[in-house]
Amino acid sequence: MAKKKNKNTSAPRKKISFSLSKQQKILLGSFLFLLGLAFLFSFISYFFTWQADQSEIGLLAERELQTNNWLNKFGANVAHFFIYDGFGISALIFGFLITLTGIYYFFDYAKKQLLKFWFWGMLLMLWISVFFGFFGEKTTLFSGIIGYETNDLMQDYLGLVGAMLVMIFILIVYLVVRLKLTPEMAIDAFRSSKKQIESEFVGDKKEVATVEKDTEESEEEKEEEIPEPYIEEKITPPTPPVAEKIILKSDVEGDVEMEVEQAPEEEEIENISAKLVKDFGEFDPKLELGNYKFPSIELLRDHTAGGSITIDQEELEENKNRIVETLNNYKIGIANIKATVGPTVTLYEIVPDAGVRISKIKNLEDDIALSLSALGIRIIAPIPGRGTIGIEVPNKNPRVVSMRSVIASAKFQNAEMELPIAFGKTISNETFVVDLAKMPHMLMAGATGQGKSVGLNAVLTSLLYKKHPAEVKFVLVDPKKVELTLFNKIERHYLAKLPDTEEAIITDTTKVIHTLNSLCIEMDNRYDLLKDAMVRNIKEYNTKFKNRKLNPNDGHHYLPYIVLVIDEFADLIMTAGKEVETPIARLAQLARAIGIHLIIATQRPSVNVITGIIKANFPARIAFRVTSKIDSRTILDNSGADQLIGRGDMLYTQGNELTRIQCAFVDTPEVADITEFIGSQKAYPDAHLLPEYVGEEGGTNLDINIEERDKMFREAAEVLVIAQQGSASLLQRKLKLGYNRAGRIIDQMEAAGIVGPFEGSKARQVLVPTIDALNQLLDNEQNDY
Ligand SMILES: Nc1ncnc2c1ncn2[C@@H]1O[C@H](COP(=O)(O)OP(=O)(O)OP(=O)(O)O)[C@@H](O)[C@H]1O
Repeated sequence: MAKKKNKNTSAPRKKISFSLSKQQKILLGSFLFLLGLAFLFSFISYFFTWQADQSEIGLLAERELQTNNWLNKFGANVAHFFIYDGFGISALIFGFLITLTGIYYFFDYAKKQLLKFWFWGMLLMLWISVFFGFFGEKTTLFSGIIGYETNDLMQDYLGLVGAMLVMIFILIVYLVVRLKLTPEMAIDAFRSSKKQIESEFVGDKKEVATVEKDTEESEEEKEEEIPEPYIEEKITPPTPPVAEKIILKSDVEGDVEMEVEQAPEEEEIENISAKLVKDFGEFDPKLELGNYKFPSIELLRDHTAGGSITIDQEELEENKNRIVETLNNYKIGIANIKATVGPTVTLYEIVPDAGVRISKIKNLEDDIALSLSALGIRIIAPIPGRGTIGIEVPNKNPRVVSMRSVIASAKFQNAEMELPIAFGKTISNETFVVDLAKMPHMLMAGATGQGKSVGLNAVLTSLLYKKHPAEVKFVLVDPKKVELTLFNKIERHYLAKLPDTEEAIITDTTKVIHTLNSLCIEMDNRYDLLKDAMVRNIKEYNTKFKNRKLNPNDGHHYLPYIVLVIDEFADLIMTAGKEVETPIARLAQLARAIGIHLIIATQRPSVNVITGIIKANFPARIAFRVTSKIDSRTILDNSGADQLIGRGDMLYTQGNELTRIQCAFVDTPEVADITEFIGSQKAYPDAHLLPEYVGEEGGTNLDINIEERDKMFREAAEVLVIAQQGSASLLQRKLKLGYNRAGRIIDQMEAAGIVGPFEGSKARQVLVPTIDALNQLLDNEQNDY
């Protein structure tokens, strides 16, 4: 089956391109379509009217003259030309081809098929016309002059029998090449119709079975019964498509011939995947936990004590008066003032009198704040995108924003994002939802007790409410061993861990280093998969995988997003320094396309924790309240975080603009309920396993005996030398080896001097440049041994 399919379609396509615009193609298409119809109408009516119109042929100049053809003089003359002077009845094929060409241009179909239609159509036309020629002059209307004369010519040279043999040969060519008939098919068709007749008479079921064996369709049916949607031979074309070469010769003397290589089209895989999708539906990564239920909104509580925001008119009035007064003291007139009441702060938007310089207000920021004498006043002069000045004043009775309200918001529920996070509400009371996949990494800092842990929980809760366990995995690092412990319950649903470890939540530094390096390996593996699949990012990769265009037998699999959360980053960087900084920076730099996202949180926002290299790679930053302007600048490159009021009041930036947000509040019992709800459902057998990482202590024994080498040693060496990449994961994929065996072979190769030493998360260097050099090296080794 598979073979046959390939034969049909593996022929490379030549692209024939007329550079017509879409509009021109539509116009040309319509014209040809109508012209074709005109021809067909003329031809058909000619058969009824030719006798009556005979004497009017050729008299086009006489305007008054009427003919009986449906298309009058035009029809009569054209039909006479094509039918009588041309090909007889088969001229209808010509009309049909013109119509078809019109349709092809109108819809802009691939023209290669059309060329085939023309070739075979013209041949058929000629054949029919010559065929009617056999019947002599009486049938000139059917054969046309061309058919008659060609026949005559053939008979003059070959005689009647010779001419008939030529005609039969052409007919066979048509049936075999165009209609792809084979003698077996003819015999099969004959047999099956015979058997069918027999079985109809005898009613013997057995015989039906034999018939099924013989016929082609039944083979197809049998194949469809196989439940495995990925069948090796189905998805992998057995012969790689060969590039087609066309040699362009030039008439210019002395000019060089140019070889034009046309890449073959890979349509076959598309067809097979389309068939697989048709037969089995798209691949559903959620199938394994098909009955998984997302936590319901009822698990979250409503923390808003006082219901919706109550606007305290008195407070508003009071603040307004103080602002106007203060500014007046500094001789700043106000043209207009507008208040927006948010959950924790109210924004007073001021339009100063004409002529007041904004920089003047900016300079007076501290004095104004002092005069208003409230904690947490932030002046935004000017508000970006508007010509106004903003003064944020904390509300006397701040309102808690419940996680429940942001999760239930339409903005979050309808968010078409890869990793949506509902952080809380902005100052204008809008739910603030961002896509972690777009950030792509986040740094969260703030002094202790200002809402960082709640913020992390809000992030994780958002993802739990929106993403199926198959779609996202968390790697949780929690040196304090308290904050994230609750997530242990969802280990087998949502967490990822190193193989051979008990706890998924990582609390000790060595394990963090191993995990980070393992994530780097995972990243490299994913990049290899993306390269193999010829896609640019995880989204395209997963779409292709779902459409069954990637074969799992080649190592492809659905890639869940991985979110690495590190709480108390400061502790980690203090104890492990470069050992964590380097892999984190590497991941942060490269991991966005392959769906690994980092969130690091720290309560010590100092420059030796949030180093330049970390900062440069974490564009999305969140600052909770900090104690000094310097800390604020360390986190945000801007002051402002020192003026926040705490309890989840935060500033978010993903580049330039700062957005003030009241972080949604989710309490520990709520997180416990959610994780309990998820944890009690059917889970995967284990947490998602990350690639094994062998630390440097697992080093190499360089005196490995040649006799003790792995059986696949030579093959493996060839793979690495060809790829010029010393990676164990490459061996795993290419040779379908386990991790440990691939690692051992690599060690043996290091001993043999084929690859260089271990270089952390980077692939080892391959020291042998070519296969010839490798063969030489291994042969010499044998001789020495
Ligand atoms: N978004 C919020 N809304 C209302 N109250 C909050 C919010 N976030 C935090 N709080 C209050 O602040 C307290 C401390 O918050 P949280 O535990 O998140 O601080 P933290 O910054 O993680 O502290 P630490 O660094 O010591 O762990 C909470 O118990 C809660 O009462």
